[in-house]
Amino acid sequence: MSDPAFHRANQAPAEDYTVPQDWESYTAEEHGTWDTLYARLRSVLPGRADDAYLQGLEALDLGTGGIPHFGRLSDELEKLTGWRVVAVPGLVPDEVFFDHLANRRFPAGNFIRKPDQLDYIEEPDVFHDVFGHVPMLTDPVFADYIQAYGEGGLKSLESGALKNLAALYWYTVEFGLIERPEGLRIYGAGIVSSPAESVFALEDPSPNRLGFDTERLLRTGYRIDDFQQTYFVAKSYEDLLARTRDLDFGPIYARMREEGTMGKYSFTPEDVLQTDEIYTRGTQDYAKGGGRAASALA
Ligand SMILES: C[C@H](O)[C@H](O)[C@H]1CNc2nc(N)[nH]c(=O)c2N1
Ligand SMILES: N[C@@H](Cc1ccccc1)C(=O)O
Ligand SMILES: [Fe+2]
Repeated sequence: MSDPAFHRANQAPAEDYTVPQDWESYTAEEHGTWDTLYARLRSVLPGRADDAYLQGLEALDLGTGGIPHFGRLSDELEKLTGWRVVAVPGLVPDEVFFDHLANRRFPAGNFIRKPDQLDYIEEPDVFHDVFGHVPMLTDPVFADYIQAYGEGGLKSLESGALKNLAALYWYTVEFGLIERPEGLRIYGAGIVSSPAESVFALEDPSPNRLGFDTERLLRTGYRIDDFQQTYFVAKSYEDLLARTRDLDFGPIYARMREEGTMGKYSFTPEDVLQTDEIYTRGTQDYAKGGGRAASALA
C-alpha cells in the first residue's frame, strides 16, 4: 500500500485492521534496532520501573534478541492473563482499537523505527507497543483494567466523550506513575519506552506529580510531542480499577455536557494543582524552556 500509515502492510488489513506480522521478513538491521533500544532501557529501568512491569518483562523474555514473534509471545501471555498480541500496520480507528482491547487483543505495530529515529517516533511502533505496553498485560489486575478501558472506550463513543477518556488512557496506560514504599515508580508505556523520560518523570523538579483524581484526569490536557507537564500517581492497580472500571462515568459525562466541557480539556498544568494531593508542585522549567525542541537546539 502506498499510504504511509501502512508501513508494512504486506496485504490489505482485515476489517479489524490486523495483518500478518510477517516475522520472517524482518531484516538484521530491524532486529538490531530492537536490541539497541532494549539494551538502552535495560540500563535505565531497574529502580525506576514498577516491579509489575519488570516482572512482566522478565516473564515474557523480550530480551532474547531481536523483534519478538507475536505468535510465540501471545502463547506465553495468554497463559498468564488471556491476552494476545495482534499485528496492525499503524494507528487504527478508535472503535477498532477499543474493540480489540475489550476482547483482550493488544494491537501492536508490526514495523520498527529507523536507526535515525531511536529517540522519538510519532506513531507507536513494535518497540513502543511490545516493550512498552505488553509487560504490564502480565499483571492480572492491570490486564483487567485495559480490557475494561476498551469496553469503556466503546461506551464513551456513544457520549461523545472519547477525547476525555483518551486523557485517562494517556495519564495511566501511557504515562502513569505508582506510589511504592521505596518511592514513586513508572508503569506507563510511553515513559518506559523512553530512556530520557524515565529519568525526567521521576527525578526532574519540572513536572507536577499529583494524586489520582479521575474527574480532573478526564479534563486535563496532555502533550503528544514532548515530556508531560503533569504525572498522576496511582496508589495501587486495584485502586486504579476501583476509580475507573468500578465507577460509572455516565453521570460525569452528563455533567461535562451540561457544563459545556465535554470533549474539552479545562485543566492546564497550573489548574490541576488545585487538587488536594500534591507529591510535587512542578517548576515547569523544562516546558518554559521550550522543552525537547529547545534541548535539541542546545
Ligand atoms: C483514543 C484513541 O483510541 C487512541 O489514540 C488509539 C487510536 N488508535 C490506535 N491504534 C493503534 N494501533 N495503537 C494505539 O495506541 C491507538 N490509540
Ligand atoms: N467505568 C467507565 C469505563 C472505564 C473502564 C475502565 C477504565 C476507564 C474507564 C465508564 O463507565 O465509562
Ligand atoms: Fe502506547
